[in-house]
Amino acid sequence: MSTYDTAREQYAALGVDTEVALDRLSKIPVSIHCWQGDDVGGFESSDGELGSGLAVTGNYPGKARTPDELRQDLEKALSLIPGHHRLNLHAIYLESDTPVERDAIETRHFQGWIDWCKANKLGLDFNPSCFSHPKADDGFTLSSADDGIRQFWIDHCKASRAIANDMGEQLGSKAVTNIWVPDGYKDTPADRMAPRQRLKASLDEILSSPTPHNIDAVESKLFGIGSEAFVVGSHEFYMGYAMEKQIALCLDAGHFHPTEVISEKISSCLLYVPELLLHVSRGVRWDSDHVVTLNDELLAITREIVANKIEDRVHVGLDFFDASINRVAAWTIGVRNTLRGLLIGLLEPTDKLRAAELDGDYTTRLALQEEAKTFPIGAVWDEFCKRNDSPVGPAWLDEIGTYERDVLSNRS
Ligand SMILES: C[C@H](O)[C@H](O)[C@@H](O)C(=O)CO
Ligand SMILES: [Mn+2]
Repeated sequence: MSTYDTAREQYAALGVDTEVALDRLSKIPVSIHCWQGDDVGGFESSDGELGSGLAVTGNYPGKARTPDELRQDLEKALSLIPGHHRLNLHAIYLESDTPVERDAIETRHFQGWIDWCKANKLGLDFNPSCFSHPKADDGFTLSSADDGIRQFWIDHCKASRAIANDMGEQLGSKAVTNIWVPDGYKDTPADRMAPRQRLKASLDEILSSPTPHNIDAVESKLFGIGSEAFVVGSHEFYMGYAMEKQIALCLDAGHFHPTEVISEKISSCLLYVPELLLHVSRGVRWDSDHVVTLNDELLAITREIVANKIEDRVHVGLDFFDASINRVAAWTIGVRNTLRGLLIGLLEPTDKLRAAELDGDYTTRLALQEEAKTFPIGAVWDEFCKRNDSPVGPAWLDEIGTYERDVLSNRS
């Protein structure tokens, strides 16, 4: 009898069908963020200076310098990650021989990515890039008091939505377009209302045209570097906006107060907005973007999705960037952990826990929650990897070592 068969029997005794869990897991895509591969640099110019309150620390060798290198690295990561997933692309990852201003981007600048996604059976999500640009240097984009600057970013976001719509149409799978802007003040504002009125008006203009192959999402943030005192796009702002417009709300795990968790927000938000986009990340002190580990909050997030059977309304995306470790390994660790978290949720005896809860039998609820933690989760995860032709256990790390030696170390 294989270790998986033994595990299957143990779970069956708990009322959990591991085959159902494996089948459901295979249908949940994770949107893999391109920006872990090159420290959010993009391909607009060779310097690709990061700004607008975003920061990447570390200097690990082998960063992707071109779209082809980034795709090569993504292919390596995807070969180490079980399941069928999506790519999440920022607008600064365009391909063009000549400079293209952000308000002039077109689908043709992303056709290489679309074709690559088609060839690799990946869905594609998109983001306007309202940061790291001279017109974002004074800290404001869509809420700028300068009409010219505000219009520039409105036009960039409009162009991004149209491109995402084409991506969704070409790939036969709706693209999620997420709008995040860094707008805010380092110190106490004299006027909190006017920037929010301007951001609302800008968003209204951006979202005014129909995009049937695109899903709109908006992302809040508590603070950024240089916007410590005030962020225009706060949680309340976007929660209200997403409710009013009935669009998706993006919850980034690193964008809230340190003791506030997005796992707790999912069930409430979904009573009022049709869909959620998650930016699965890990906040550590001031940084919101550490590589996702299999910690309590990841388990709580993934458990909420599968226990409530809301995987069709929750788009799972990743958002971290670490330049101090091998970047292909960072993707692999983060996506494998997210999938592992989802699987652990799927292996929970949810029906039994909920029945105990309704009976007021909190003893059974707590006892089963704790017993489930040491059930043979690893055997079921290994089976998922095997069935998806993905490395079992830490074997993938050897492949990273070979890739680093043969490919990454040749990049100067
Ligand atoms: C690249 C950024 O991380 C991303 O656009 C945004 O989602 C964010 O989280 C900014 O802090
Ligand atoms: Mn984010």
